[in-house]
Amino acid sequence: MTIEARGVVKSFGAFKALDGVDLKVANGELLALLGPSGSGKTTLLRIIAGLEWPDAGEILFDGENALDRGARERHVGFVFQHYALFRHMNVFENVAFGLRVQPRRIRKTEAQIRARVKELLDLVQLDWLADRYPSQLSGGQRQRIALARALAIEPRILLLDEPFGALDAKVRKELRQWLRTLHHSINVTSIFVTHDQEEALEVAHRVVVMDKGRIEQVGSPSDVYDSPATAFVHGFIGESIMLPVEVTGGAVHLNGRPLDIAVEGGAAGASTLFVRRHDMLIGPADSGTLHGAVTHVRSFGPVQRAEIALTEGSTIEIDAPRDRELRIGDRVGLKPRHYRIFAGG
Ligand SMILES: Nc1ncnc2c1ncn2[C@@H]1O[C@H](COP(=O)(O)OP(=O)(O)OP(=O)(O)O)[C@@H](O)[C@H]1O
Repeated sequence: MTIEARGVVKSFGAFKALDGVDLKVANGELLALLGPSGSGKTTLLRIIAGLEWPDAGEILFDGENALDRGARERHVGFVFQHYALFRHMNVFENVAFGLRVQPRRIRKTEAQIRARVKELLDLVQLDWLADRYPSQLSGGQRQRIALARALAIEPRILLLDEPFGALDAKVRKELRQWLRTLHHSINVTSIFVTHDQEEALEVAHRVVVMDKGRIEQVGSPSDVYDSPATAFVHGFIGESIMLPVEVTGGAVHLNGRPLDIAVEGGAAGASTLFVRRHDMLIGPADSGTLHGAVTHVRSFGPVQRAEIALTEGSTIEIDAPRDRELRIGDRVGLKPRHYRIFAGG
């Protein structure tokens, strides 16, 4: 099923939570809504689910108006961060619940329900937990059961709101991979909300980056990481160095000094130079176009992260390979390998 949002606006009192959102989700796609807290992700998800109504705009499922249908009629499956399973029911009954409360005319027989629950528990690879109660499960297992429960009614759309938000980093990582594989096998159009960029970039086919109730960019993980469309996206995704620059007379200036880099992106006047930490190349003091001294170094894994006080005034952090160990006090020259310049300070 395809999903389309057209000009969706939603205010809570004087506060605009969604400020004209247009979005198309393809059939079978796995889409991430990514953005800082309060950017409107959950509100958009709840409007698609039928738990909230917009002040203006349309929501279309397969090209048909969905707003005149309530949550139940939209055949949507949900998983929330704290989607409490029924504590007094075992895993099997939790998953069976949605099937048992279906209207009589479409309700399955007991044998069909049992077969379906077994199939779902197999799908989430937890069939061996069928007799346990929620309190006897780990957080990750609970979320997988919550997903099995959401899938029981064969939803046409799956909506996940920070499904792994409450879990520790290691379990989150495992579940990311698991969700991707699971989605591949069920192929239901799915949207998940996250504020964790790694989660969005690793799991989703496309990422929607939101800020202040607006969509800043929609694209593949490599689009939003390698070609951020706005200063916000560059600053939010990946780790970036941001330097306040002035673009005048066809040159980029930092604190009044021209830099040996080309003007990019049509910026003029007060602008910001964005460079990924690993794209700032480091060399001897007489090389490069920015200069400074190392003030702090931390080494881990394949990189060393160095803090450098620039003679041009700012302090930046860069990630350098460990082939040449940096030491506090080293004087260095720097040059960005890739960079973007966006208008505005
Ligand atoms: N029922 C409500 N009444 C008043 N304000 C609300 C309501 N629901 C959401 N908001 C406000 O709308 C804004 C967007 O909220 P939303 O939950 O959509 O953001 P979010 O991007 O999902 O954030 P988070 O990552 O923190 O969940 C927030 O500032 C929030 O306080």
